[in-house]
Amino acid sequence: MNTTSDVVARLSGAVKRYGQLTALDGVDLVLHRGELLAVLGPNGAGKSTSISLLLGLIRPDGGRVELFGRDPQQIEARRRIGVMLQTAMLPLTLRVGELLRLVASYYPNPRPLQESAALAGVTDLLQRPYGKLSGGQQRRVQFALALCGRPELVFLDEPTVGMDIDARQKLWAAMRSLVAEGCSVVLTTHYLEEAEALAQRVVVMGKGRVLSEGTVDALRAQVPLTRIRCVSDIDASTVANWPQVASAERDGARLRISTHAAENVLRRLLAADETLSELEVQRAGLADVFTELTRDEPALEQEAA
Ligand SMILES: Nc1ncnc2c1ncn2[C@@H]1O[C@H](COP(=O)(O)OP(=O)(O)OP(=O)(O)O)[C@@H](O)[C@H]1O
Repeated sequence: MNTTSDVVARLSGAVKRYGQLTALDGVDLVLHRGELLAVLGPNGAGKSTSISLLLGLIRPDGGRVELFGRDPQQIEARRRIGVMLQTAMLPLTLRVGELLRLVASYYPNPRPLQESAALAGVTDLLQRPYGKLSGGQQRRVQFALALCGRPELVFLDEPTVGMDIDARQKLWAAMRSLVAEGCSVVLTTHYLEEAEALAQRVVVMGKGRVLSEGTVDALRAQVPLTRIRCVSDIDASTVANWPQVASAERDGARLRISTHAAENVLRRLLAADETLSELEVQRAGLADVFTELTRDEPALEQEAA
């Protein structure tokens, strides 16, 4: 059970305006020790603005921002965090090892260089100038810089953009080991399966507000639909009229059914068609919840890992 003393970062009723535009419209967000919180939402939802407030890079127009119970601009709070933002302005001529040593020197109890490099998968790159690396390699170095100070809290703003599948899987593993060490992680991502795979808790934002918040399972439970697919000759419009069927449609030889009562519908399907084959049953994923929650918002990018 989380307690108040577990809280490492908090936004309370945070408001941020840019001229006429309200980027954040009263956002409450709490991060507990040792949890990975995924912040999801369409472009412009307010994810980066929330992170910038927590980092003290910008100030709120209303509400409160706390980092380890302090103002985020205080050095005592900043020393306990690591950051990987969407853009990094790093000196291109420095070698990766030099960069790591430099950033680690800002922290009171940094990780040994080799440990940071191994965690981020950049051991082979230590002698290379940062500016000569590929985009995906640079992202891995930025991740190494975020964790090299042994921070208690790491902010990762869309960290896996531009990474190939292998690099992404390694970064997921590294995030899991950070959390296993007791580190808290705030992750923004457009990859829903990333949040599904890693997050203890998810916050869904839209138009500067928190639309929903909870565990992945709790969010899924908000859309308690099961998807059934099978090869069958049964008429889709007939199935659509069965009780507890939300929708039924034909896709070539396949029937695709959404239902709130999978067991009842399955029994009826199997009884109605003895030749039914290739049966697949799957509960709704985070993507379905998303579609429901952000219906008025621009579509989210989805990608298979
Ligand atoms: N410095 C700024 N000046 C003016 N408007 C800004 C500024 N920073 C952000 N905004 C606006 O505030 C809103 C929220 O932006 P924010 O970057 O927080 O969204 P996001 O959820 O991180 O989006 P994305 O997924 O595209 O990164 C957007 O409408 C954006 O255009």
